[in-house]
Amino acid sequence: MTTLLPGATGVLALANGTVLQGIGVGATGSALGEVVFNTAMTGYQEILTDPSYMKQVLVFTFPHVGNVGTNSEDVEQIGDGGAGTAAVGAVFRDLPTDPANWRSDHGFDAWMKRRGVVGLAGVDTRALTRAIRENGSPHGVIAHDPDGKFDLEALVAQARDWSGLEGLDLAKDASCLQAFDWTEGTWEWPEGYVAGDGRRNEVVVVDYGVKRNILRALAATGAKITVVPATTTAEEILARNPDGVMLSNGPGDPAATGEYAVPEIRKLVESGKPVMGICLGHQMLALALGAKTVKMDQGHHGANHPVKDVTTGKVEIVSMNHGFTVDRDSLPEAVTETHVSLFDGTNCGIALKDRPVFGVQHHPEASPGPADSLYLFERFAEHMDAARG
Ligand SMILES: NC(=O)CC[C@H](N)C(=O)O
Repeated sequence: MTTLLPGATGVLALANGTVLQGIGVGATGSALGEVVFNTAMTGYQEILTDPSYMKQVLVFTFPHVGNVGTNSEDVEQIGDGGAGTAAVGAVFRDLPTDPANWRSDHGFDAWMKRRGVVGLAGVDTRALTRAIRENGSPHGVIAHDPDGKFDLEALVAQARDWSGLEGLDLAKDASCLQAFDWTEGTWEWPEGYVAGDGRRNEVVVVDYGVKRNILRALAATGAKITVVPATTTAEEILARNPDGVMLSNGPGDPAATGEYAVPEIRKLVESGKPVMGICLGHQMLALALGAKTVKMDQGHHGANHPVKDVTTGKVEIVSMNHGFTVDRDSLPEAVTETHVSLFDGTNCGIALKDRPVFGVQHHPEASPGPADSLYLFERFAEHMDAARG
């Protein structure tokens, strides 16, 4: 068993018995989750507040994190973000740097503390990332105690005993509980976030843990938006008579939402309304169409992933955050594969051949990341324009 180094105030205990030691930052206490690495060079605040990272500990491959501080605008989660409703922990090469940015309200360390994110700095994140690439995403417990008191054996045992994300439905937990309207559009200089006019289409967004920037990008196309809880039935959604339905991103295993959500999505598709799915929404749409989803070894988490639109041959650089994937070999005859990852050939997009229904595995709303795929929101809007006639 590992012995604790003097001065270590933070640890990451992995299920295989490896214990990484360093300086604890952010919240004190401990958090259990799947350990994943993210290769984005910017956007740590958006990443850590993305509800799709629920029950995950993030390893940032970029070494200098904290430079731009934090603010109340760059939060992806809706609601107050109680501890555990997005990423539970974060691992860094260096101690968070002091903020140097005119948009910053608070330093990153204090912000993590307030949000309940347990942090660990001073770790060889390159070695950890390599280990994840070779062996897959491990289960781990991240712990921070200013007095440096850790029961390492107990932490390793907790990581080892966890059954993991496979089979775990978290979409219900990440979802809002009541329907609400959304008007905020994208960020424009010098005003900041500008409200959309809501005159073009009416959209119901099913919230499985939605990111704000999905709603903003949708509002920017002129959509009037109502967000509804994950458990809303197709009948209730269709009673609102929307022009289209958006299935959001979200945490957990898509297959575990099978009972309450997937049959409802099937009914939405059968209704003939335009449907767009993003990430978890894409995976659930694929399940509703008869395909299968599988767990990936290490997933895709970053803001620099090349994805090919196979219908045009064009390559998009995109934002990614997923640990499950649609098994392309299981796609039924009625479905076309529209996008593939150029990193590993996994599925990144599908469309129904005879209906205005499509989904993408990557994040066209970015946040953080490039805006190459924003056109997909316009495509959805055009589907709705056309369907309305
Ligand atoms: N960003 C997402 O919607 C993630 C989807 C799903 N939880 C996955 O890990 O694959």
